[in-house]
Amino acid sequence: MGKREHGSGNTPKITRRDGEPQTLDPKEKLKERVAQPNGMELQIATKIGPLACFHKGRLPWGNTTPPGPAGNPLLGNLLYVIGPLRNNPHRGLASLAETYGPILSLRLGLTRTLLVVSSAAAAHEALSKNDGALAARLVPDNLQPAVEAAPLVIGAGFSSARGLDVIRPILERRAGQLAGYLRASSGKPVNIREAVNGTVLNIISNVLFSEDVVDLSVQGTQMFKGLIVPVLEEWSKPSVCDAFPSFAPLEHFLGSRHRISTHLAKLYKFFDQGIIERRLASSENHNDLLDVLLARYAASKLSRQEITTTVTVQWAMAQLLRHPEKMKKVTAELATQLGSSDFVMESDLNKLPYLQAVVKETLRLHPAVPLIPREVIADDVSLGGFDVPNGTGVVVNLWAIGRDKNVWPHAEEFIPERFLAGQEVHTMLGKLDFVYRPFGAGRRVCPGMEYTARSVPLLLASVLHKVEWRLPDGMAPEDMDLSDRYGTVLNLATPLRAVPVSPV
Ligand code: HEM
Repeated sequence: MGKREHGSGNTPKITRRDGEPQTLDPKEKLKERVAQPNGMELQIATKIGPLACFHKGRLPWGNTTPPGPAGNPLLGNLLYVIGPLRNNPHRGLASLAETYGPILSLRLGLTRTLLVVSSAAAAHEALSKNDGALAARLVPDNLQPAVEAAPLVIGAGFSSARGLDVIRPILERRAGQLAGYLRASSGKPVNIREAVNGTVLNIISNVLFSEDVVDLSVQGTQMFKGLIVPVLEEWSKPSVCDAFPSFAPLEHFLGSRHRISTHLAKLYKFFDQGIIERRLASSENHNDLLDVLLARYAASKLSRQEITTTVTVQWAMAQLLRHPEKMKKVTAELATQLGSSDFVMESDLNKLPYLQAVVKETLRLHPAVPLIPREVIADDVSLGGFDVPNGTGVVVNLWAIGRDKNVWPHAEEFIPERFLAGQEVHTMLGKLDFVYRPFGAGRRVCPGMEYTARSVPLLLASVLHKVEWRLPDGMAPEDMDLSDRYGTVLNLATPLRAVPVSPV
């Protein structure tokens, strides 16, 4: 079977195994696909073409449908999406892209079509050239209650320069608290995710309502965590309404929408009774966001900040423990630059280029948000030479782009050095430009980017400075399990445990 590469215009190039490139017009392209091993299925899909292409009452694709696996006449690729693709969709979509090319299509039921974008060039076209046309977030049915309940009020607090200045002392104090906790735990195995997560939650809760919600010394027993985890788990599951919107009323009463609303109600009660009522009863001015915002809106945005920061610190630690020579480099840099000072300050970060490179390389290999879901909201949009109708879902696979072998030398390896200034070649293209976009791009780019650029290096430095880390039970670095699991964010499948040892 040939590997497809999309060129410009409506004439995708197909490179065969024998290396002969060939340019086909769309009709020829279709015949070529029918001749492939899965041609039988494709012929069926082609025969029911008008039905398969039915999208919001239109027949949009004509003969230029981007390639993709043929599916069931009624369900399209739905069974595939809620079956094999349900677990780790970033990997499943990346391997589909190896067969069908950097722009492929999946049909969900009768009414939805999803384009999957898996190369830097195609992502540039989608998120930069077509920024306005793809500015809508494709919201899975499960997330509707949260989106309805939570306007993007928190983004402003965490992305404006003034907001970040207010956050700095809180960030530094909590990072120092984390360092103190780790040093006090010397010799005992620590669940790194829980420790970092507790710290991040306390940073956010202090910004919002000047209170800690997590006691770092009591791992795994926090009430707040118990409330938020079920919401996140339910959010990450696909809903049948994504493909069949007419099932929505049933879902409201019996399905995941109902379960999410129940969990959110408990979370809001925690805020209403635990935080807001106490606040209302006191006449004190706390000078925090709760003084100006309704915590009800804030609650559902907490999750994203907490988990993206935590998983990134956790992945960085995992990679450093897996590569002791890189760990030595980063701790040596900390020792040289910070000397005897006990705690890391935000102003120290620009003296730590290797640590910053570790964070960048971590986000390349393990982007916390590996898939960007957008929706086309304009007519006359084209991607890779395919006309893309209004209403089409577009998923950009950042994970696949970060590991593109045509762009990154030794793409699967952890090499922070590629991000150091003065290195000749960052990528095979010689420049980073669109090949490195762990925060997305365009008008929907992540508003937490600036906050992350400060908080993740600061927390990582606080975890590493003056602490030597060992793997538990004499485990060898090469025996570590670095496989991932995509729920709400891209997480380690096996929680990372390591032993901090404070130097005497
Ligand atoms: C490691 C850290 C993080 C990563 C890798 C990350 C990544 C992303 C990505 C890829 C998107 C989609 C962008 C697009 O569609 O082009 C996004 C959106 C978003 N992020 Fe982040 N993020 C991180 C941290 C944060 C933090 C700390 C916050 C809050 C302070 C945050 C708040 C948001 C919000 C509200 C959106 C939706 C923006 C919109 O739809 O307009 N993120 N993030």
